[in-house]
Amino acid sequence: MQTHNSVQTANDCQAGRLIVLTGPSGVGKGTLVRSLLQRHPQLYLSISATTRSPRTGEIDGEHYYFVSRSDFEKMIAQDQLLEWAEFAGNCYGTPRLPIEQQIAQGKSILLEIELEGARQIRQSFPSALRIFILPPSFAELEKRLRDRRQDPDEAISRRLQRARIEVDAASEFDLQIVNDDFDTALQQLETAIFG
Ligand SMILES: Nc1nc2c(ncn2[C@@H]2O[C@H](COP(=O)(O)OP(=O)(O)O)[C@@H](O)[C@H]2O)c(=O)[nH]1
Ligand SMILES: Nc1ncnc2c1ncn2[C@@H]1O[C@H](COP(=O)(O)OP(=O)(O)O)[C@@H](O)[C@H]1O
Repeated sequence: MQTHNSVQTANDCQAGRLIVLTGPSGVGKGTLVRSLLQRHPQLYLSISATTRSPRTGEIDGEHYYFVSRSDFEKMIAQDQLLEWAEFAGNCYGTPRLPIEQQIAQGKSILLEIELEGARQIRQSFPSALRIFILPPSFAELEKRLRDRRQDPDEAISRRLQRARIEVDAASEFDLQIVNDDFDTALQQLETAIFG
């Protein structure tokens, strides 16, 4: 039986949960996801493909699959991506096969993706739990992006512009969590996922 927040593939009767985390760049999604995975190793984090260049310390196949634009276009043409979107000048997408495999095994899967991708997931997996992470303020968001020291100024500006649009769409999501105090936000996330 399909219950709320569970998903089923056509050829398997076991249900796995798809959990989508969205929120502006720099809000703390990645940090929240890392803590969540440490505390709940049974969760499966989808590794996205991207045309963005690796940041210092990012490892291919661990943080992202770093691919060329032509390889990304091939993945789209071959229907290998469950969803994809362009964000701040680069393409990002969720490889379909691992998601279908994990769902078939009844695993809960985390997708950390931007707004357009989350909208696509609402169409393809209406029962997914979709959570929006909000910053306490835009000033704090900008501070986090700058203090992270991972992106050039131009990339930070694009992310901040996009942040306004994303935050405006927060009410489309099942749940909104403000990442002000980190531990409180993490606890709210755990309650949303595990009850
Ligand atoms: N639609 C979509 N968005 C993604 C995917 N992977 C990552 N993103 C989003 O792309 C945006 C930019 O990611 P990134 O360049 O790693 O910057 P960061 O999130 O600020 O660290 C973030 O909002 C991510 O959540 C994906 O597979 N699909
Ligand atoms: N609750 C919080 N309070 C203060 N700083 C935070 C908080 N959550 C995350 N950060 C910091 O903000 C920066 C951006 O977080 P990150 O997880 O990279 O964001 P995202 O994945 O959403 O782009 C990081 O330097 C992180 O340590």
